[in-house]
Amino acid sequence: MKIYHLSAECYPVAKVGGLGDVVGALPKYQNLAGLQAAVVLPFYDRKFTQENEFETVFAAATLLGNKRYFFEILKEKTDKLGFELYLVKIPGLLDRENIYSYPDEREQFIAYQLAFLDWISYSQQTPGLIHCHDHHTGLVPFLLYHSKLYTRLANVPTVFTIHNGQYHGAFGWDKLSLLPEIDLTKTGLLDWAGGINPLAAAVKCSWKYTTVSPSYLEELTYNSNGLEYLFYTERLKGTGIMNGIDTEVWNPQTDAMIAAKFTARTLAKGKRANKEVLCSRFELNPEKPLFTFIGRLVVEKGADLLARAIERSLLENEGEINFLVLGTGDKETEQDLLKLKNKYPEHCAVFIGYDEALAHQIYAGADFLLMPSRVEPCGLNQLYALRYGTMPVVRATGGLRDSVIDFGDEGGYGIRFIQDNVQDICHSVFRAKQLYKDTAKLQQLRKQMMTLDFSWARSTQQYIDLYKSLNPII
Ligand SMILES: Nc1ncnc2c1ncn2[C@@H]1O[C@H](COP(=O)(O)OP(=O)(O)O[C@H]2O[C@H](CO)[C@@H](O)[C@H](O)[C@H]2O)[C@@H](O)[C@H]1O
Repeated sequence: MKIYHLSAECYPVAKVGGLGDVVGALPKYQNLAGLQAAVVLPFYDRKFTQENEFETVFAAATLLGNKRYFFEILKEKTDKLGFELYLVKIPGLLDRENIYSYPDEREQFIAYQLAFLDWISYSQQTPGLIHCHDHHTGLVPFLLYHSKLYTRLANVPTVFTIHNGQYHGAFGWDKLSLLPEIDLTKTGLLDWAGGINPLAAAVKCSWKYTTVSPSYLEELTYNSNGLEYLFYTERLKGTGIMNGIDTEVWNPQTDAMIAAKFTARTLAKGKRANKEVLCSRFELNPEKPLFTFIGRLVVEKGADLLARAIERSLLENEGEINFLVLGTGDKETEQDLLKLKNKYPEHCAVFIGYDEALAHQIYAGADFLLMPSRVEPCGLNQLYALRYGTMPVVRATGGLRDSVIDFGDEGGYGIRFIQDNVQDICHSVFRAKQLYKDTAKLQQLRKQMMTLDFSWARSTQQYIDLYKSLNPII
């Protein structure tokens, strides 16, 4: 029976962050394990959609408030991603380039969810399960069970995965008219703090919800941007399943995006060659330990601490270390980092923007990857870093706590710190610099990191077990 994954992102079609990585990989590994998983995304006018062939498998019109929208469901013809990929195209609403941040984003995501439900309903399909990811898809469980339009589908199980509990996609009750006819005695299921809250609605209405690491399940009960009480009361419905990584995309032995391919056996030579290419591009001295940060420059990731932590570390270590930052996000943080780059050009390089190939080259060429996250539901960067023999230096929170053991502890291979402050980051940078001097020890730890298994195999089975507990004939 078919399982539909609904998400705003899916690599390589459309990715802004880790959500895209997960939805681009999990269905592929589920299919290898014998399921029939497909992905349904909004249509974006991007490289992947321009360069690949699609066929229209369904077309109809849907109502959004009092506006009628024509929509099409397009299917990628070859299934080359390892799963069936469907795109919801709505001229004038879902036919643009960017994934987020349009002023009518609410309308876009509501229309996407309604078009999906209309398609499934009118084409008389009965999926084995619908798996929704993050708030952009959070109204589906409510609509499935409490709108008269979809009563035929009311027994289809839904699973909702929270990749980021800080964003809820909430909007005012004045937009209720955008939804189709619903059971008005059930509006409390949509409500949180006086508004329509898709994340809260999904937690309440889905049959099960999951978080992307076990620690994050617990953390949501005391840090979820206002939904703490909800997560506390619904906690028995939740399961924490650690993300995996797509070892076909993230493999230093075959990665076409890095300058020199390598394995755990050829690690020293490979890392050196990649570091030289990286340092030469950013005019940094490859003899010095290279610390990097890759990610969205937002408070959640501790990016606002970076500029101060880098400057203080440079001063404390008298220029014995180098930093390279790749990211985009809060404008003030971007400016602070660019100022730093101008002040310390020999020790600090900053690339503001999104560059997938550069990210791969950094994982391959850097010595240490900094993740001072305040909130980290799972974190994929540290898992990629480990696979490329780059030591993660992380704040022990969420998935970082579940995946990185400090090298000072038994079996450890990374660096952990507790507080989200400049002092703790600097102390960890100092520990890393000291470790860098012990070449033999670092080499041994790097080999250990590269042999760790964070592939999807284990997590895929946990999802399958969860699905089967809801629908045994999947
Ligand atoms: N400027 C840039 N250029 C190139 N590549 C860039 C980039 N900025 C980020 N990336 C890439 O985007 C991905 C980021 O993934 P994360 O899991 O760390 O974060 P994100 O917060 O987006 O995801 C949320 O969902 C995921 C998936 O569940 C959780 O792991 C995570 O904790 C949660 O916050 C990585 O592949 C990284 O290399």
